[in-house]
Amino acid sequence: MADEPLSEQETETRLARLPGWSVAEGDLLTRTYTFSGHLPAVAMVVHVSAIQEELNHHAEQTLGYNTLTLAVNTHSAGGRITELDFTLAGRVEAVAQGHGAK
Ligand SMILES: C[C@H](O)[C@H](O)[C@H]1CNC2=NC(N)=NC(=O)C2=N1
Repeated sequence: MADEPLSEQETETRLARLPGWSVAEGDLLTRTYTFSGHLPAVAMVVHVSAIQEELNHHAEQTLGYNTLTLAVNTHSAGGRITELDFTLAGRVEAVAQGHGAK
C-alpha cells in the first residue's frame, strides 16, 4: 500500500535514486533547493503546490530569500515516510532543474 511506512532498507534504496534528499529527524523526507534570487524560489513554491494538489499530498514548504526547503511525511501513516513521499519528491525533482534550482 502506498501509505504503508517504508522499511529502513526500502527508504535507503529510494534515497539512493534521489540525490540531495535525506531523512531528517522526526521521519521527514527533506531537501533544500537554492535559486538565483527570491522570485525564482517563489515560482518553485507555486509549482510544487500545484503538484501537491494533483497528488493530494503536501510537504511543508519553507521559503527563504533564495532557498526553499521541503519536508514531507505521510500524516495518514502516523507521520512516517511512505511511497507517497517519494512520489512527491520525484515529481518535484523532475521540475527543479527547469527553475534553476541547485
Ligand atoms: C483529506 C486529505 O486527503 C488528506 O488530508 C491528505 C492531504 N495531504 C496530505 N499530505 C501529507 N503529507 N500526508 C497526508 O496524509 C495527506 N493527506
